[in-house]
Amino acid sequence: MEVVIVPDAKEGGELIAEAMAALLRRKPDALLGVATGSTPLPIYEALANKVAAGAVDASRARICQLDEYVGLPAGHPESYRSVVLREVVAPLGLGADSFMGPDGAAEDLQAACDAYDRALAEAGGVDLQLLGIGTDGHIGFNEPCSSLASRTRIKTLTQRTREDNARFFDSLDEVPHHVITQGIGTILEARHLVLLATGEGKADAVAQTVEGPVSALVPASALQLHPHATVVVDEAAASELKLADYFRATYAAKPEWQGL
Ligand SMILES: N[C@@H]1[C@@H](O)[C@H](O)[C@@H](COP(=O)(O)O)O[C@@H]1O
Repeated sequence: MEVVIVPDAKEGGELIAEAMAALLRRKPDALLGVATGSTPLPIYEALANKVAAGAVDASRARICQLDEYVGLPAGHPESYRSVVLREVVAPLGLGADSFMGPDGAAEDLQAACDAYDRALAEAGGVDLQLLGIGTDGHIGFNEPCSSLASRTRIKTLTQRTREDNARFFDSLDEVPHHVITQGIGTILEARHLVLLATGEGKADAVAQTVEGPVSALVPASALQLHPHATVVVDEAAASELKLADYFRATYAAKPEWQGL
């Protein structure tokens, strides 16, 4: 696992957007797994700026979703499908046909989960999966005690996650209890995992993810099992890392050609 400490969220976004651009230059039709929440927004902005400036051609990129609420009416502005179309797909100049995600409104939800896992595999697998982290250490919507081998499935949100996400809705009551999420086993199949965490509120979850034991209690700690995982944190989110100085020195000495 590589840990990169950046001064702030904007620099983290720029660094990750450049890694995505480099991937698209090597593989123009790369399948990019994207995350929702506030944290990755600087990444999407930086990548869209690169596309607008002609620094990278994203016209053949494919975008896939990490997770989804269950039961929101089709087209609800806070469904993750709507969010990804609005924040990622449209700014990159892509159409909805470049996008895939699980169907949170399906009648048979488990069948929709299985179909999504199959679709990801048939698409050749995810090349780079962006991740945020919940204050309780969740990735996607894999809440604490999710199986580290889990596949895409239905989960029930913790009260803490519902409260964290209530800011996107008119009230806490409107935050769904149920979600579909790529499983931890599904996420671990992506070729490169890139987690961005910013702000003091994530410091404890980041420390447990990077320096704690691999544990279902902290789902993000499963990144320790992945051969190519990058954790990008700002100073505030890095504030509880015991090895922060080592991570800084390692990154400062990193050969430029290596990329993330
Ligand atoms: N399902 C999403 C996660 O993918 C995201 O990482 C998390 C943190 O969001 P934020 O970046 O807004 O803190 O929120 C939700 O729970």
